[in-house]
This record gives sequence, C-alpha cells and structure tokens, in this order.
Amino acid sequence: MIPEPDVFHRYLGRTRWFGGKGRPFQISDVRRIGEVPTSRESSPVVVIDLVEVAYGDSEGGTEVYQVPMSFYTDPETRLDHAFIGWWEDPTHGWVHAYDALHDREAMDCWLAAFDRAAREPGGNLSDESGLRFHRLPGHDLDLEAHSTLFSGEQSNSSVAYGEDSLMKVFRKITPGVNPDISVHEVLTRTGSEHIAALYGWLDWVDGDPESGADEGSGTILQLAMLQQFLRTASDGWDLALASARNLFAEGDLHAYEAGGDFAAEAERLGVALRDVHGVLAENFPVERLDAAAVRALADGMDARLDAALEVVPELAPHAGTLRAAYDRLRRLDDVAVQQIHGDLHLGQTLRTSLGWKIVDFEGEPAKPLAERLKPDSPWRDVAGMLRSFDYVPHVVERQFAEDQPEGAEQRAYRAEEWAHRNRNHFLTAYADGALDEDQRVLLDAYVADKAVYETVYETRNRPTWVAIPLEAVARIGA
Ligand SMILES: Nc1ncnc2c1ncn2[C@@H]1O[C@H](COP(=O)(O)OP(=O)(O)O)[C@@H](O)[C@H]1O
Ligand SMILES: O=P(O)(O)O[C@H]1O[C@H](CO)[C@@H](O[C@H]2O[C@H](CO)[C@@H](O)[C@H](O)[C@H]2O)[C@H](O)[C@H]1O
Repeated sequence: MIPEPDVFHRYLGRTRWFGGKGRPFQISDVRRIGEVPTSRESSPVVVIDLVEVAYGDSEGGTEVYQVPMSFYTDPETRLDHAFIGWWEDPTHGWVHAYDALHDREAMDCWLAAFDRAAREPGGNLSDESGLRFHRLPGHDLDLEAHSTLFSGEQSNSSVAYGEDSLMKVFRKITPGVNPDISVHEVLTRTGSEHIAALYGWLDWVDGDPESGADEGSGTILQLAMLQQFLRTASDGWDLALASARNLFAEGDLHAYEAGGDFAAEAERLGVALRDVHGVLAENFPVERLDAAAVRALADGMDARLDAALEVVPELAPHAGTLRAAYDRLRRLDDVAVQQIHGDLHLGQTLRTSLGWKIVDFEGEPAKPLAERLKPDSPWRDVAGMLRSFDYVPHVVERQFAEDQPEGAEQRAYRAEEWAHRNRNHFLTAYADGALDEDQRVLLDAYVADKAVYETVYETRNRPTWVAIPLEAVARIGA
C-alpha cells in the first residue's frame, strides 16, 4: 500500500511553501526519486519523493513539489508537528513518515552526503538512483553542527547547520538549471564579495547517471543548494524600516541629521549591485537587443499592464502615463541585456560585518523557468531596489498611522524625504554619477513595470498594502 493521495493533499495544504493553496487541486502522481545515504546506523531512512499536483480550475496545469521524508517504524513523538502519514511503503514496509526538513537525524544524513562528495573525484557523489551531491572546493563542513529549520515566509525551505552552512531545499521543481545555483556557482568561483559562497548542490538525473546528461539537456532536476551561513547578517529590509522609523520619531530633524540615516548603506548597496552586475556580465553572455527586440520588451510591459488592469481596475486612470513610459523605451535602438538577479528588493539583501550580500538569484518565483533564465537589463534590478526604497517609509507610515493618527502630513513629507534621499544615494553610487538619457528612459520603464506588478502582487497577497504601489503609479508622470 502506498499513501492515499489524500495524505499528500492534506499535507501540502498545511505547508507555507505550497503555491496552490487557493486553488482546487488533486495529487496526480507521486514518484520516489532516491534515498539520501544514511550517515549512522541509527539514522532514519530519508527518501525524496516528487509530488505532482494537477489544478482543477480554468487555468489548469500541473506543478511538481519536492517532499523529502524521514521514515520510522514507530511513531517519533518529537516530530509530531511534521507528521505526514503512515502507510505500507513498497520498499520499507510500514512506515511513519515525517517532513525530513524538521528532523535533525535526517538533516545529518544530508550534510554527511555533501561532506563525502568533497572527497569523491570531481567533488561529486552519485548513486544508482541518479541523485548527485556536488561540492565546490574551499570549505570543510562542520559535521557537528545541528540543523535548524528557518521559520520565515519562504517559498522554499532553508535549514541552517549551526553557524556554518545553510541548505535551501527547493520545493517547486522545474526541469533544468536553477539560476540560484548557476549564478551562485559563478559568483563563488570568481570570489565575489557580495554573495554567500556556494558550497554545493544536489541534483537528480532522470535515467542513467552515467549517460552524460548535462545541465542543458533538460533532464536534470536541481533539488537543493548548500551555501555559506552569513553569521552576522541583518536583513536589509528590517534595517531600512528601523532607519525610517527613527526619522519619523524625530520632530524637527532632516534625514541627514537624524541618527540611523540609511544613505551611506544605500550607497554601499549601489556599489555592491554594480559589482555583482559587472561580474555577471563578464561570466555570462551579454546581448545587445536590436530595435525589434527593444520593441518586444516594451510590448511585454504593455501586455503586463493589460493583464494587471483586469485584476486592479484602479490602474486605469494611469494607463496613459504608464504606456507613455513604455513608448519612450520602444524608441531606444540599443539595449544591453545580461544575467541579472531578477527579483531584487531590500528583503533580498543582508548586511554583514563584511558588507552587503545579495541572496536568492532564483528570479521571480511566479515566472516560468525559461523566462527566468532569459537575459534582461540590469536596470530591472535597479528599479526593484528603487521601488523598495519607496515601500519602506510607506510601510512605516502605516504602522505610525494606527497608533498616532495626528501628524500624518508631517510624516508624508518625511516619507518622501527618506525615499528620495536613499533612492538618490543608491542610484548615484550604482551608476557612478548621473544617468544619461537612454539609461533614464530604461530605468523609468522598469520602475513603472515593477510598480504595476506590485499592484497585482499586493492585491493577491496583501490587499491592505495595495495603496503603496498604486500611489507610486499615480506619481509617475505627475
Ligand atoms: N547565506 C545566508 N545566511 C544567512 N541567512 C540567509 C542566507 N541566505 C538567505 N538567508 C535568509 O533566509 C531568508 C530566505 O532566503 P531566500 O534565499 O530568499 O529563500 P526563498 O527562495 O525561499 O525566498 C532570507 O530572507 C535571509 O534572511
Ligand atoms: O521575495 P519574493 O521573491 O517572494 O518577492 C515577492 O514578495 C515581495 C514581498 O515579500 C515583494 O516585494 C514587495 O514588497 C517588499 C516589502 O515587503 C518591497 O520591499 C518590494 O519593493 C516590493 O516589490 C515582491 O514584489 C514579490 O515578487
């Protein structure tokens, strides 16, 4: 007996990372792709299943999610919160199955396999099922470190091993190369200061592992990555909120006079992003879009606006100014595109004692992989950060308004001051001076496109926040 589809249906519905919770779905397939080698005699069996979900709404389609499980013959009460079900497994008999990410014993096996890979030829440990643990040279893993599952709002699952390493297990799985791994690999090999170094990754080849299937063949599924744990990291979004809060609390001071001014950090972030874009341009192809391709880029923004208007009708009065920004982009005849981050905002930046680090190069999770792998203009990332600097004081204002309705006018002035100051410092540092006219046109178009995307994102995820990007859209062209 294998688990009833209901078991996985119930389990997925309970997780943070399952992206189809609001939609009708059924489990259409469950496939065992391998077992993580055990590290001790007492270790549980740790299997990796791929669970396919078929959607029953008009959009339809399927998605595949990775579910690593630890199997025990008896109930493990310490793992009650991670219980998935019990059934007679075709290979292991009657088992009590738990989400392996919550299980230290299971996570030890995972770490030990990465450790063994470092001593195998080429840093690769593979088994007959097609699971392959890969390691990059340069770091000895701390095998004594205990695993702790992150509890944040994540679309994947991350496990910290003490203060030594961090493993991110990808949940929604798409065949092909995951840019989070490929970009981190290049930035690690080139010694970039602005990322957490990649230590290794796990992938699975559908078929014979000796068959020579490679990253380009589309038969690889990338399942997890192991990277440096940034011990001294503080989240860039939280730091920026604290800075804006501090300014709001000061009745008479300007941003540059108040303690906690963020401008120097914004500047450092600009330099860090420029540096990362430079390394990516040196190590991934750079293309120059001709006039037709630039028009297609602008058409894409127009199409996104059309789709957004269906979801957010309040955009309608601003459609003219938005389309004018895309028209100005349409008239450019030479735009360079390259590998970029693709989903950059302050929540993807971490301030460590050694400077700013940028994380999560996966691109926008909602976009199909093929689109996420396409080169794009670096100004998309810059626009993402400028939008984030706009969000910060408006989120703080929402918090103040609840407790302190008086003083809203003064705070609105402060909000604009904070955003303006930090956008300028970031942008000037990134561009190393003023922008030329074409750069300004490109940036304005990407900022408009991102703000439109955000109105949809907020409507679907945090409807009470939608005024933040809507007000930004209204300011465009005002
Ligand atoms: N190398 C790291 N060291 C410490 N914390 C990290 C590291 N990488 C990411 N984080 C933290 O984990 C959170 C989630 O990471 P992220 O890569 O954005 O996951 P997801 O793809 O699920 O969104 C980040 O917001 C950050 O706070
Ligand atoms: O981090 P994700 O890849 O999941 O990105 C999505 O969620 C972000 C919010 O967590 C969202 O970002 C928007 O809100 C941020 C504040 O919470 C703000 O800093 C960003 O500028 C704003 O875009 C992001 O758009 C979405 O793709």
